[in-house]
Amino acid sequence: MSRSIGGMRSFSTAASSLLADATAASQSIRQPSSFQVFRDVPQLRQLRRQLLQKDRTVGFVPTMGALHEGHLSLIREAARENTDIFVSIYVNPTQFGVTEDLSSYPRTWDSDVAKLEELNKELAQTEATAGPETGKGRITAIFAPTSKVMYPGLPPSSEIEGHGSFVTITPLSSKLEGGSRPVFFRGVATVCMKLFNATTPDRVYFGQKDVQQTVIIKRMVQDFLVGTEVRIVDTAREEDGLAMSSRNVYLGARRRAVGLTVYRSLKAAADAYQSGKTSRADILGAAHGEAQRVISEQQVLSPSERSLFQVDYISLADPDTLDELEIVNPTKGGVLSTAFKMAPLEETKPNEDCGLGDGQVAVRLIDNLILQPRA
Ligand SMILES: Nc1ncnc2c1ncn2[C@@H]1O[C@H](COP(=O)(O)OP(=O)(O)OP(=O)(O)O)[C@@H](O)[C@H]1O
Ligand SMILES: CC(C)(CO)[C@@H](O)C(=O)[O-]
Ligand code: BAL
Repeated sequence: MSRSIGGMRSFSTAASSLLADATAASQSIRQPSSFQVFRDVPQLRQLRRQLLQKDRTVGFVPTMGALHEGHLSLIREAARENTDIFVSIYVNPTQFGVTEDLSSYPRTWDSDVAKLEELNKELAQTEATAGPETGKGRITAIFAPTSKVMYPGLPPSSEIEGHGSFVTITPLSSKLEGGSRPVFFRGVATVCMKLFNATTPDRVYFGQKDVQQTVIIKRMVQDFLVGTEVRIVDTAREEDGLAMSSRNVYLGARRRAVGLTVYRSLKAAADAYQSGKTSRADILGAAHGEAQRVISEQQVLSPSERSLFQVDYISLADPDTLDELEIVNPTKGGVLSTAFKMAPLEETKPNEDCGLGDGQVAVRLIDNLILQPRA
């Protein structure tokens, strides 16, 4: 397992992406036994053609690796509906801005492969004990391309004005996460279009955790007549409610505990809606109140005890357009979403669990809750 951490976040994106590929190439590629690993497109297409001829169906799960239960839940859902599952593992440089955490993004190839092999065993076991209707699918292929494969024309650019062939979905891409990460959804839409073209899946699976991504992918598939169905799978959470996320490994115990405020703030807002409130002021007021309470609590602690964070946004938006709502129409509902920036720890204590990167990597946490329509 090889991870590069911290300290290199101002690398140009092209350089970072070469670094990422070099890191991947230098990893001892553990040979899986129950699926094939593809680094390039032609061989993957050959497999896809064979599956098509046999009337098999492909469910595709795109990921950036560092797999956790959230990713596995997408694959389980894909296994219920398809005979074959393709999983991509590719840390896409064009969705990271030039000052973002591309170089420190966790890369855990060996443990990813081990988790996928275990999952294939679990899927076989489930089918054997509970019958084929519970899911007949297996992971057949991992697509782990290099950036040269994914961006054959030009080195990938993460500059806002950078050249390249991009898919842009406006105005959805500039809202919420797009406000703080201006190239993010251009990169996501572009890489997903490429991945969909390489895998031509019957169905694609995305996590609810990244709600804006789900809205943008659905719009892209609709607007570009992409022949696949988009499935959204519920957010997998830790027992206390924290949304699982690859970046959580950087939190450590102190920031992990305070980071739960992301979920608690959303929950306070959702509770306000459940209790009959429909105005933005009432619903978001509850979320901001909870976040501010914890900020104030932390500020009075000493630097070796506290964990500071900033609320980037808390949004109450229309589920389809992501336009901000002043009032929730109870027959339509809405989406509550937020992003917090967990600051690096100012001072650490001896033997403290500070997470990967020793508490020095800033961590962006996002989460959302759906306000369901009320009957
Ligand atoms: N907790 C989760 N529950 C359900 N799906 C998830 C969860 N976390 C991630 N996913 C989904 O897995 C897919 C791949 O996501 P990705 O590899 O970026 O992982 P991540 O945990 O979202 O990482 P990050 O730390 O970048 O947010 C996306 O569709 C994403 O929405
Ligand atoms: C969809 C995705 C794999 C594209 O790189 C990424 O944005 C993610 O993991 O959510
Ligand atoms: N799942 C989101 C990927 C990213 O933050 O780049």
